[in-house]
Order: sequence, then structure tokens, then C-alpha cells
Amino acid sequence: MTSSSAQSPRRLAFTKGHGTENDFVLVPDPEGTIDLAPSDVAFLADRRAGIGGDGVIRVVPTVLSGDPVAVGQASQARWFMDYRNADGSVAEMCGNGTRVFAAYLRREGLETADEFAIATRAGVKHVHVSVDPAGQTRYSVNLGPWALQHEDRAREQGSDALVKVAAHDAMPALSLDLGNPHTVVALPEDKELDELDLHVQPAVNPAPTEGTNVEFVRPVGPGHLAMRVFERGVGETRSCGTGAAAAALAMRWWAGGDDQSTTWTVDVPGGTVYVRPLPGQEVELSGPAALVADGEATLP
Ligand SMILES: N[C@@H](CCC[C@H](N)C(=O)O)C(=O)O
Repeated sequence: MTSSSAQSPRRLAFTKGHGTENDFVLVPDPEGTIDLAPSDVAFLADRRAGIGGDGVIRVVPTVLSGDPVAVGQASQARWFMDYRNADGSVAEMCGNGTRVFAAYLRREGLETADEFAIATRAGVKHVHVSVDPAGQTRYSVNLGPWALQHEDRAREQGSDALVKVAAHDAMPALSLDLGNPHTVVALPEDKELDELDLHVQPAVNPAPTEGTNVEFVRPVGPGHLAMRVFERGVGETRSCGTGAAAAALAMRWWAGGDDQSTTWTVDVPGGTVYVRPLPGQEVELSGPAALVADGEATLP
């Protein structure tokens, strides 16, 4: 791979897309020659000085990705979703990102079937493309296995962490692994989602070593939630796919169930996604994806 500093200034083709307004700058890298430094990612994600996005996704053939984990998935998936958060940090997974990545692969003719796989740092994810009742293309992604982070502690106490937001009292929370880390808070009845000031990072205690995404959830009805999220490496975003899955699974766990017949509806500020628990402790995320612009960026 070429060092980013050796080629400065560089021009990069990009596509801008979003999944329920969780937005991404996609950087096609068909030859596996683009080395995105954290500063390049931060520039592309910058909403004023750059293009703007919650994350940056390099679209690279699995075998040319330069990532041994991805190369190991090459027999199952042709393309690797090389995901970075807006601050330049690397993330294992992005649920909304997989849908936008899938939409890009289909638009470019890089995947033509309705079912295909994507390589990620959190393993191979299987995508199914269909049309929803309103005639919109729907992307369903098996996010794979999920787990409670501290099952024993959670079973003893009903929660395994405390989350504090600004002036509010610390709230009990549940930590889940969806390939990336999540901490879910069910809002107490006397608080509304709109009351939370998420300009400042919520404090999680104990603080996870690798950081965490924090979801705040309020039931809307049976199998129906509303959620806000503070994403690791970004800040508050308008949606988070793995976060929506974590929120639905946490609410199901708190309700004492392992019901697999309910598809959860999760309303986020940017739209609605659907979460379906699958057998074998796996979970599926469904929703829309949009590709809204194509261009060329000049990196400083
Ligand atoms: N928005 C994504 C999650 C992106 C990564 C996350 N910020 C992390 O650091 O784990 C989603 O839709 O899942």
C-alpha cells in the first residue's frame, strides 16, 4: 500500500450514502492501493472542511484488503467493508454501513444476486435484498452472533453498568457485544429521550477498555422502541444499526424473554429499522439504504 503522506495532495473518488441518516463516505479501492490514515478519514468525515459523514468505508476486494482477518474471509465474501469512525478510529462493524455497502455493490454491478456476503472485522455478514410493502428496496443483514458482555453480573443485578448523562442520575445499563460494543439504557419512566443532552459523551461505569456505543431506549408499544444513540468515535448520530439490534435484544432480555417470533421496530431520529432475533443467538437488521452523491475529494 502507498503511504498517504507520500501522495499528498491526493484525489479520491467517493460516494456519499446513508442508512436512516447514519451517513457514510464510501471510498472505492478496487486495486487495494488506498491507505487511509486517521487524518484522511477525519477530513472526509468533517461536515464543514470535508465531505461529511458519521463514518468512512473503504470498499475493497477482500483478497486485496491488506487485512489478514478479511483475507481469511475471502472464500465467503468478495468485498471487505473497511469501516472507520468519523474520528479516524477503526470499528469492527457497522449495521447501517453494511446496508449502504450492499447498495453500493449492487449499483456498481459488483454483486448482482439478491443474496451475498460481506467481509467485516466482525466476521462475514450475509445480506438479503428484497422489496418492502411500500415498494422500497430493503436490505436485511444477518449481523451474526451477539452476546451479553457480563452475563453473570447482569443476571445477578439486572444490569452490569451505570451510565450518567449530564445532570441526570446514573442509570443502570446492559452491555452487549454485537461484533462491536454497546451499552443500552432503558430510560426511567420520568425521563424523555428528548431531555438527554448528548452533546457530551455519556460516562459509562465501569468504563469499557475499548470504549462503547451507548443507546438510550424507551418502549413505544409491544415490540416497538424509540432510541437515541451516542456512537463511539463519532458522537450522537441519527441512527445506529448494531445499536438498534442491541437495544431490541436488551429490552427482550429485560422482559425475561427469548421470543423469536417478534420483529422489533426501532424508531431512531433518522427513520425506522427492524430487528429480528434469529435462532442460534444471531440477529437480523433490516432497513433502507440510499446513495445520494458521487464525487472526487482532494485530501489536504
Ligand atoms: N453506526 C454503526 C456503528 C458504527 C461503529 C461504531 N461507532 C463503533 O465504534 O462501534 C451501525 O449502524 O452499527
